[in-house]
Amino acid sequence: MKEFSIVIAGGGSTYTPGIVMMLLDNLDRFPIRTLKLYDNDAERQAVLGEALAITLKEKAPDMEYIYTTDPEEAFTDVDFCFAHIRTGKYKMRELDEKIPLKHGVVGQETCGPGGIAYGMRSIKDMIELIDLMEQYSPNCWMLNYSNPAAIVAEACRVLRPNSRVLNICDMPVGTVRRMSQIIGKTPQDLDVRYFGLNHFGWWTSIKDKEGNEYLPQIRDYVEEHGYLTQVEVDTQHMDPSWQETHKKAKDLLAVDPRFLPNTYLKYYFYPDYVVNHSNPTYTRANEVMDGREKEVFSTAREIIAKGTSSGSEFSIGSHASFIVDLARAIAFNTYERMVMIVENNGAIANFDNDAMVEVPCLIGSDGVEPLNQGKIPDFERALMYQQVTVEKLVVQAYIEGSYQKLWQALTLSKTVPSAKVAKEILDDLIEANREFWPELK
Ligand SMILES: NC(=O)c1ccc[n+]([C@@H]2O[C@H](COP(=O)([O-])OP(=O)(O)OC[C@H]3O[C@@H](n4cnc5c(N)ncnc54)[C@H](O)[C@@H]3O)[C@@H](O)[C@H]2O)c1
Ligand SMILES: O=P(O)(O)OC[C@H]1O[C@H](O[C@H]2[C@H](O)[C@@H](O)[C@@H](O)O[C@@H]2CO)[C@H](O)[C@@H](O)[C@@H]1O
Ligand SMILES: [Mn+2]
Repeated sequence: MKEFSIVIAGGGSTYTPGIVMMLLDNLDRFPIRTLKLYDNDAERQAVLGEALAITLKEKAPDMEYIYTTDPEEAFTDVDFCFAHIRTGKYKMRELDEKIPLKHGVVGQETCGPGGIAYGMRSIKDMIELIDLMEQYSPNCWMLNYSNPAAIVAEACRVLRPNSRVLNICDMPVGTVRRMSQIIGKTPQDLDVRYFGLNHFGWWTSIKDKEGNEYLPQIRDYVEEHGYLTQVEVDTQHMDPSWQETHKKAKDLLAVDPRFLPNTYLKYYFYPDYVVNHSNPTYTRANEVMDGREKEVFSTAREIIAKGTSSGSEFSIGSHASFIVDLARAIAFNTYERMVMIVENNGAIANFDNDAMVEVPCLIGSDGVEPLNQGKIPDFERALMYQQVTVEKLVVQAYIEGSYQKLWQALTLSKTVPSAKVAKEILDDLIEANREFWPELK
């Protein structure tokens, strides 16, 4: 079998060790000859980079491995770039969440004003990564799951329409895993129909390979428990805020019981509830910094101190095996069916062709083929149109350096109550993001 060369952009990410362990666990399906980590923060990456060097020497001594901050070294001779960068890191995520809350508005990483601020920061870095990839390895594919994926995907559509970039989110993967637990199956047993935008969608069918429909059975469960299941496979989802989010899905379902909702709709359907249940001085960013980030970096330091990974191994990010499924689909033309973020072009029949939507697709060596999801009802269509327009306005505001358009984007967000509040939040966000955003006029 062919062996592949991979660069992970955002090498210092809390997800990097889990993904590397997952790759090691999947070498029989997806052989790797070279693995590189790339980050623009040398100090942060070096901690994970060194610990992974020790781990890989023990577990895959033949695999070539480096970690680097040099773009040429990172992007030369690579087949795949797995991208999970966070422009501004957790310090800025914390502000994305806390600034809107100060104004009584949802403070969230990818939804509402927080997602808009993060989007404005991410576009430049993502485009730079794509350009580096194309400069040094023109045939390389980027599998991007850097957030805010909806805005990043729209920016790629507008600014780099012909680049080999596939945008994917793990939320549909994670939720289908929960659904499979509810009905006593595995995700591999199921094919779904789904429509929406990233972090803004609905499942319309969950079938097994014999064509049996499970949506009614899952709905009965979600009506009572949301997506809370007895089996927890990833530790961060034991955190109180994620438990609460999965439980809240029952109230999302109540709004339109025909379809099974993406949990992120909570921020749009129940913003008042979200604000009332948020602590403006301790948000999800704090929970992650005190939890996942500490845990991953302290494991890395332990491995370095001991000089061996034995006894303090990183855990396998088994949920991230969708990345291998996606890379294999491209590499071996498997026509894997996965929910992806793609340009609509008729996949949702009564929605704009040029909207970046989230739908099931077949993936082969030529890229992604979206599957037709038919027409969608007015309620969901109207919500999606409002939200996709927010995303488009953010990208336009970035390109044109337009204060007006960013104010419109914030005003249009369903999470923001008025143009006045939108302006107040915008002015605070501009102040906080001076280092990252283009100047707005
Ligand atoms: N789409 C999904 O489903 C999904 C799931 C999980 C995480 N994510 C995303 O993955 C990313 C990483 O998350 P995290 O919590 O581990 O964050 P993190 O802050 O731990 O890691 C991000 C890393 O990116 C680096 N970075 C920032 N700008 C860079 C650039 N221009 N070039 C190279 N490296 C750069 C940072 O230095 C940092 O080490 C985030 O964007 C997060 O939202 C997406
Ligand atoms: O608050 P965080 O940093 O813990 O998570 C934010 C991310 O949440 C989603 O990803 C989940 C995913 O839904 C779940 O199945 C599992 O794989 O863990 C992921 C990380 O917690 C979301 O899709 C991402 O875009 C967010 O970055
Ligand atoms: Mn996501």
